[in-house]
Formats: sequence, C-alpha cells, structure tokens
Amino acid sequence: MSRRFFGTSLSRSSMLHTKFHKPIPFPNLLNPIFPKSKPIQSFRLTPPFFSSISQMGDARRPLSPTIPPPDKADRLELLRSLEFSLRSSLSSDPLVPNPNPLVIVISGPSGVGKDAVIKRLREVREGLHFVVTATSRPMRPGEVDGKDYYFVSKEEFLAMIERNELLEYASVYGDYKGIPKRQIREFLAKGYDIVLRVDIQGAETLRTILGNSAVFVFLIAESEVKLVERLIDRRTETKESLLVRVATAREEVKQVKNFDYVVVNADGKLESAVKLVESIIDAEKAKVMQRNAAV
Ligand SMILES: Nc1ncnc2c1ncn2[C@@H]1O[C@H](COP(=O)(O)OP(=O)(O)OP(=O)(O)O)[C@@H](O)[C@H]1O
Repeated sequence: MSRRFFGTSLSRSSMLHTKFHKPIPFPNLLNPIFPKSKPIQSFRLTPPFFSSISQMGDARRPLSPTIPPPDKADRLELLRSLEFSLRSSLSSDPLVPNPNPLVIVISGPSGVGKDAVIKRLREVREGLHFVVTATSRPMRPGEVDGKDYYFVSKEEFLAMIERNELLEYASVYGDYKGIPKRQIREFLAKGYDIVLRVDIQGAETLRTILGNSAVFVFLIAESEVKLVERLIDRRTETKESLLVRVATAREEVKQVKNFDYVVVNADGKLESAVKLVESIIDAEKAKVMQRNAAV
C-alpha cells in the first residue's frame, strides 16, 4: 500500500490525527477574532486596514463581525466582513508583476520569409520594436532606408564596428550586416519587446551573447523545394548567389536544435506563421520564470 503525503490523498481529519504531523489548530474563520469575552464594539480599525474596500462604497456601513450568508448579503458587505475576519484588507494590487520585455530573435535560412513574417507582425502587433539592422548590401527595389535596413557603405560599417556600436555583426555573402546596440537598450527601457532578424550565423552569435535571456525562433519552409522556389520567385539572386544560398540553407536547417521554437512558414500560409509567432510571444509573457534580457 502506498502512502502519500501530498495533494488530496490525505483528508483534513487524517492530517490532524496522523502520527507524522503535529495537529494544526484550524482557526474558526466564521468568528476568528472575537472571543466571547471581548465586545465587538471595542475593536477599532486603523488604516491601511480596509483601505481598498472602504473606497468602494459606503464607509459608514457598520462593520460586520461575522461573515453574512452570501445569498443574503451584498458583495460589499461580504468583502468587508471577509477583510474583518482575515484581519487584513484585500489588496487590489496586481497578484503578479508585469512581464519583462522580451528579446525575440527571428532567424532561418535565406528566402524562408523572415522579412515577410516580420513585416506582417509589424502590422498586427503593438508593443514590439523591430530593430533596424545596419547593412552594407545595396538596397533592393521597394526597400526603405531606416525602415527595412540602415543602408551604409562598407567604410561606415567598419567605423561602427570600431566604435563598438554593434551587438553582433557578420559578413554575409560578401556584405556586412549588424545590430546596433543603442536601439535595443532604448526600447527595452521603454518596455517594448524587441524583435531581431538575423541569419543563422547571427543567431548562433546572439545565443552566445544573450544565452537564454532571449527567445530564439527558427523560421523554416515546409520543404527544401518550396524554399528554393521562393528564392527563385523573389528574383533578387544571381545564379551563383542562388546556388550558395541553397547549399547554405541545407547546412543551416541542421541548426534548428539550438533554437527555442520552430515555426513553419508554409507556402501561402504566412498568416498562420505570424499567428504562431504571436502565440510564442504570448506564452513567453505568461511564463513563471521570466527571461531577463540585458544588452
Ligand atoms: N508563406 C509564404 N508564402 C509564399 N511566399 C512567401 C511566404 N513567405 C515569404 N514569401 C515570399 O518569399 C520570398 C522570400 O521571403 P523573404 O524575403 O521575406 O525571406 P528572407 O528570409 O527575409 O530572405 P533573406 O534572408 O534572403 O533576406 C519573398 O518574395 C516573400 O514574399
């Protein structure tokens, strides 16, 4: 026969009489503070006792020494008598602190849809700051300087490295890409969640720098062929760069194990991918042990 000491396997009376536990006197919650000899009227309440509830209604209402039947009394009367019996006010302060701002790293192979997911996330979710990456690559049609990237020359980029202004940087397909630190600090301090868009190499470096203080999301296509089709359809690559990107993607997919979450961005299903990223953010906000990113 197994003997359990947790949960509901022990009844209240068995707890009181078990050899293993000292009997604990149960307070009489229906009249806990007024022994017969003490007149009720002599009890005086001092602030901050009753502070929260006395603000809610008629402060002149007589205090009830016992808890009235819930089906007979109104809510205020019940609240006040409960406070009275508990000998402390019921607090209206939040029971849990506000969640910490998050740093969310979104990564994945080239052409998987990082920009597309982030663009949509930007439209549907508030309270996020999308860090604008600095890059020395030429601007693509439709891209806006300062919104999609900070487009800088190679020389300017090297000067930023020199001044230690970048959290992480790398040379990607012959161009530099890096994350300016100042933006992250500024927006974390204002309570924004930070979204960083990096390639796999960048995510690896960020994991070393940020450890588990950030959330790492790996974006992936439903299949290799779909990923390549997407790159072809984008019409931004030369035949050489196409080959390099596809070969690199094959290797990069193996890195998924170093991420916290994986999100499939399937063809025509951008909306679902964005919803899943949102759910990840929501779940992270509800974690008991919060991440605490510091840059
Ligand atoms: N779910 C999807 N269904 C169909 N097309 C998509 C989807 N997601 C993205 N795309 C398209 O795939 C192409 C590549 O997407 P995007 O440029 O966002 O990829 P990326 O991961 O940012 O690439 P890179 O790292 O090379 O900049 C774009 O033309 C984009 O519109």
